[in-house]
Amino acid sequence: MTTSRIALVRRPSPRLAEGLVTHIDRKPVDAALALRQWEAYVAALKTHGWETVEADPVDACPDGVFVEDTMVVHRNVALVSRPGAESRRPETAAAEAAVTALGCSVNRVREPGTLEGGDVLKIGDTVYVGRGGRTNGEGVRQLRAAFEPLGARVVAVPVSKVLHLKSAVTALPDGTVIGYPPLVDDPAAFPRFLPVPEESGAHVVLLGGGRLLMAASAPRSAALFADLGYTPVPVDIGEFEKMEGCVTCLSVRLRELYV
Ligand SMILES: NC(=O)NCCC[C@H](N)C(=O)O
Repeated sequence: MTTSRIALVRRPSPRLAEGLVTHIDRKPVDAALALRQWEAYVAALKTHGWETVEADPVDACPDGVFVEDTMVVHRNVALVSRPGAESRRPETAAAEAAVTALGCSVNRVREPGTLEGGDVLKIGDTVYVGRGGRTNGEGVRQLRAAFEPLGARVVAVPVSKVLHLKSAVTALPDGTVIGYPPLVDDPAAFPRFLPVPEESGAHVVLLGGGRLLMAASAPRSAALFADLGYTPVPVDIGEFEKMEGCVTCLSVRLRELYV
């Protein structure tokens, strides 16, 4: 297996403030501050050894910066999503072009399936998929059809309290699933579950070497992870949090590309 550290990102639309909000109240968003926060997020990835590749901007789509939702990547195969939110469907084409240029094999979710990448949490070869507001049963079936032949085990779990599965839970490098209990439908769905004290403390991007990219808004969760021997790398993504985004959804990590 080849390892790669490439992160697909997409710069925010000037129309970010018009993006979707579902489970939280709409707040004013400062587009200029959002751009600076995005640049700092990209810089943090680079500082920690990741090559970043930009998908072409889709400025007409306010939510385009949340590029994780456009696909799920397992090994070197990208399953391009069909977002449950119709306004987000035009986001996928440029993201697909970017990963095709990187050498990914591409598969696509087809109608009537819907699936968004934020609903998919991979832990080793186990692929958890949230069945919720944006991903339907047919999307789950197509995810299974795409990845089970590659050795993945797809486990569907309910998501009703937040936008996406990864708004509720992500995982530490040892596979422990972390979540803020009031927002997790069923902690027992996961073999090891660690409660964290803040909503945004449930979102980590594994940078490698025990370093965890996470939101600056979760200092108590960061302290908990540091106490467990990890190294939190905080970034301020406040403008994206107002749009129901989190640290995971601002990039697609390509870890097993044949480069
Ligand atoms: N994976 C993610 O957490 N994506 C965040 C998407 C937020 C965007 N405002 C949306 O509602 O689609």
